[in-house]
Amino acid sequence: MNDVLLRAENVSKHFGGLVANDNVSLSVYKGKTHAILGPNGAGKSTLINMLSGDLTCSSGSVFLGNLDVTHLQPNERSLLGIGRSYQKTNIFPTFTVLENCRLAAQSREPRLGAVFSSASNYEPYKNLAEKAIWETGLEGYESRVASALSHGEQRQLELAIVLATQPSVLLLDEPLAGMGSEESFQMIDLLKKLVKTHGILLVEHDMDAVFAIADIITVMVNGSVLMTDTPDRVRASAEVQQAYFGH
Ligand SMILES: Nc1ncnc2c1ncn2[C@@H]1O[C@H](COP(=O)(O)OP(=O)(O)OP(=O)(O)O)[C@@H](O)[C@H]1O
Repeated sequence: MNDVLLRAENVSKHFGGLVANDNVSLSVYKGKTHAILGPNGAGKSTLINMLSGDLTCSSGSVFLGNLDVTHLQPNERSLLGIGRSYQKTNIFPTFTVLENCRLAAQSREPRLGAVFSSASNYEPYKNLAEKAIWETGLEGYESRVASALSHGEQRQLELAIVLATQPSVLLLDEPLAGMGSEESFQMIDLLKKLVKTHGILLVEHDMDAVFAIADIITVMVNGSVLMTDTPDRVRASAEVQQAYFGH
């Protein structure tokens, strides 16, 4: 299908004798939200890490469009359009919202030292940063120091930082973790908006949220894909009920 942005083809990951992913295949489509569900230890984060390049694959391949990116580093994949959120670890707490996003935008500049280039060269990056801030609903917060933001706002900033790198695909590991219901609603709205212009792959434990936003769900158990289908079919599957929900 032409709309496939990112594809894992029979990827496996072994940690010593432990098989964390076993021949997993999955596609992320433009304009679709693909959620990965599965019990703790099922291999969801390992899969995301292989797609972002944070983990190497023991076997199998990762394609961005038609390009084989299996052996590329995370920063190289980021330059090509794979945006990965890292649950706050990519936020500089003492920098402002705008500075955090501007630095992320500049990270796309392959030229060494670009981050320290003269202020007159900042303009294009500032524009990208402001666009990402606007897209995530953080306008008005540009000059706030990141550490002073609420938990939900920091999660929005995390997403803004990813968007400032101009990704085509968003890999999101538990974007709703630690959020209250109001903040969750806002994040769900934001993801619904962002999917119109991106492909989204997310790991999320909040079932209500997953069924509210996912177009496609992959259920993983013990490192393998149990099922990939529409939310309705996944919900109705006796096999999924048994393997995941335990009844
Ligand atoms: N760096 C590592 N070294 C060794 N084993 C690991 C490593 N990372 C993950 N594992 C193991 O691989 C398996 C899959 O872990 P993974 O974190 O991918 O699962 P998960 O589905 O994301 O779980 P959770 O929902 O709890 O985050 C687990 O048994 C885990 O202990």
